[in-house]
Amino acid sequence: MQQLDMVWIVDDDKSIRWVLEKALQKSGIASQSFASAQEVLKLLPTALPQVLITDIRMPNMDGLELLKNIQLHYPDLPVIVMTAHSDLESAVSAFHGGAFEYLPKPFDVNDVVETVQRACIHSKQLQNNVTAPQETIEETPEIIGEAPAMQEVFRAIGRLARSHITVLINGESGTGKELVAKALHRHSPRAGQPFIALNMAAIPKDLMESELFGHEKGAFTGAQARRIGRFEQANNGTLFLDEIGDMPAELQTRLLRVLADNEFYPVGAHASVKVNVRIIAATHQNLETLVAQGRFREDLFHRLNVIRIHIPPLRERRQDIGLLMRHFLYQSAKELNTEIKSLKPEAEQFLSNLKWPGNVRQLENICRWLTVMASGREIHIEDLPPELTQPNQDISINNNQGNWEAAFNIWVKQQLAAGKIDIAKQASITMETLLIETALQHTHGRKHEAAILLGLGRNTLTRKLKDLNIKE
Ligand SMILES: Nc1ncnc2c1ncn2[C@@H]1O[C@H](COP(=O)(O)OP(=O)(O)OP(=O)(O)O)[C@@H](O)[C@H]1O
Repeated sequence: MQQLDMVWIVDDDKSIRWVLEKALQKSGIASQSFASAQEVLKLLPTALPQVLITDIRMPNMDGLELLKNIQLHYPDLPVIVMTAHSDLESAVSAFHGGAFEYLPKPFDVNDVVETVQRACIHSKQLQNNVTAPQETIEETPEIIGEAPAMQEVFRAIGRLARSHITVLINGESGTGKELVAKALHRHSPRAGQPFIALNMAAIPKDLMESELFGHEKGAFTGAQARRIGRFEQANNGTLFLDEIGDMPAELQTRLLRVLADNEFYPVGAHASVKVNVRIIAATHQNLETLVAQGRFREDLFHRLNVIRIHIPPLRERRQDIGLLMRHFLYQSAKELNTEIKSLKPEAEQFLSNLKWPGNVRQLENICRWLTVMASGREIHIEDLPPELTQPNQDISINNNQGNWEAAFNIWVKQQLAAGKIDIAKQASITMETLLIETALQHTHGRKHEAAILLGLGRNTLTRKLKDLNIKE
């Protein structure tokens, strides 16, 4: 067989093939394109490229099937999988299928070139190394996210899919830390075993130890029967320790010992219990800071911080808000057995600009509220709960990326609802005052310049300053 120093591109979309060919050519990498998986399989017995890049969604045979076939017959050939359907399942399926890398579309061509270069090096190093094919997982999407930061999270889950490694998840409350922990478990070799979650912030400190390690009958007042702890419940599975930063110092010491020995004594017990538990910890706090302040054990931190996954707050992945809302509106309608509501574009735009301090959980709750409360099938801005639309609320319009038309729209609606008259006059006074004051600030008080910038005559500006009572 001929071993070609070349990259093969498989995509039914001509323009993607063209973009990739050009990007590789520019970096001095030779490529050959194919419009279908079948064409590749036809040629493979006689020629073998250095690296193969394939799309997932293609008619007749999809990229994952091609990947499976290649893994079976040519396990040393690195395959880079691209997908427009950018969700967790395709990432995990790709990695399970043995993909070298997963690239969500739209991709940055520089990323593609860098990945291809890495794959070429890998391919050369791996010439005679055979790996077994893996099964693909077909499941419904579980974590929604097209934002690049979420794609990073999916990649991490995909890469960790075959391991038992300890993971530390960082992210604000409601960003989906537990969901990611569950996904890590479901895609791990422990998937058939228990997933046990325990939130350190939710249990009183003096009950934490027995909650984690269990207790013997009579170990303390109120311990009327023997009780197994979460560690034992999670045996052979995963223990998710949420808000690990809230764990008291003595318990941190105990946890560290259990992680080192895989063994512990339940409260009041004389015999130890052996366990095999994978730990996934999460926190919204900065553990490095807690370590620096002496509030978190440094050795425990290093034990937990083997792999870190950061989940960004919702305000840093605004492009996902519409997608998430549609998902939650659909879910709530199903739960409540009622019709699915849809968002009018201006309502979606308005919601996409909010700060969402409660992150995805808050968005989910709003969707439930709207499913019950919005009167029509379509959701307009005025259907939104008042806490979102009232100005000066913390959650209200984010000034950095604010949508002032939407805010103005709400203001007009509020004035009309309050039975106010002369609304246009009031609005134009406010608007002109704002325009002039801001322009004067910008020009450091120079009226002539401000008038030019605003497109007003100098005399007009002077008159407006007087009429609107603006201090110069
Ligand atoms: N990307 C997402 N796609 C779909 N649902 C999501 C996503 N992120 C979060 N959710 C949903 O939002 C809610 C909150 O998520 P989760 O409980 O995982 O957050 P958390 O970060 O663990 O919160 P906390 O720190 O407060 O415990 C859950 O109902 C979860 O299903």
